[in-house]
Amino acid sequence: MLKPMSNRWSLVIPVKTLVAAKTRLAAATGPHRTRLAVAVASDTVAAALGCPLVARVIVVTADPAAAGPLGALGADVVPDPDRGLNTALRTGAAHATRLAPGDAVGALQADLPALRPAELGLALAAAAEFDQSFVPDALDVGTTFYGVRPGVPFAPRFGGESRAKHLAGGAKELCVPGIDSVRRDVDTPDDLRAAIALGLGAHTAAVVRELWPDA
Ligand SMILES: Nc1nc2c(ncn2[C@@H]2O[C@H](COP(=O)(O)OP(=O)(O)OP(=O)(O)O)[C@@H](O)[C@H]2O)c(=O)[nH]1
Ligand SMILES: C=C(OP(=O)(O)O)C(=O)O
Repeated sequence: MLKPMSNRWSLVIPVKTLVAAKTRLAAATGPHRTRLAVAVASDTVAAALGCPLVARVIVVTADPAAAGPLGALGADVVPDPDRGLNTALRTGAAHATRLAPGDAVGALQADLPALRPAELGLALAAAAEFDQSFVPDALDVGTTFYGVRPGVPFAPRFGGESRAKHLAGGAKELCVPGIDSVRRDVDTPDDLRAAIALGLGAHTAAVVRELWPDA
């Protein structure tokens, strides 16, 4: 197998308009749902930027209340054309390719509040070995990362049971040990408990402490 030409990545992180975000956590979070969504995205972006293989993070969002804090962390923010998740990702990827055509391009879910830069680095190092690859979520149903080598068409198939869709699209499933934090996306209260057990980033930890002092 050919060795990768480059292992520098542009990562695209999509952030839904906050009023529509994290609805499966609505009952648990009440009026604090959007604050938690921003905190979770902030920890994801901060950890991604802390990974030495990540040259840049491109956040795609239509929401100024997400764009402000995520831009302040160092993400490049691109407006969301509002035609769904995969269109948002393709828009971010096109921006990435214009900025750095020689870098690999990945899509990373915004809801990884326990993400560790070193674990993301393990996933990206594995991804660099394949034209097209992905990391399944902790339940082996969805996807938390999808990426392509430089010059390979970027064809994300997120949404619903996306693990099967990415396999059907020919992407290599990355079975890398020690990357639990990359696979632990948070949609439900059970997911949040699992992320707490892994260790939350500082933004999410602060909101969780305030909402559930005994958690
Ligand atoms: N920019 C952008 N991001 C999106 C869009 N739809 C979903 N996302 C993001 O994609 C990831 C997965 O989103 P979902 O699981 O569909 O939505 P969620 O807000 O996390 O949770 P629910 O409301 O409970 O479904 C999260 O990072 C979202 O912010 C979209 O249309 N545009
Ligand atoms: C959109 C997806 O994730 P979620 O579980 O956050 O809905 C997905 O896994 O493709």
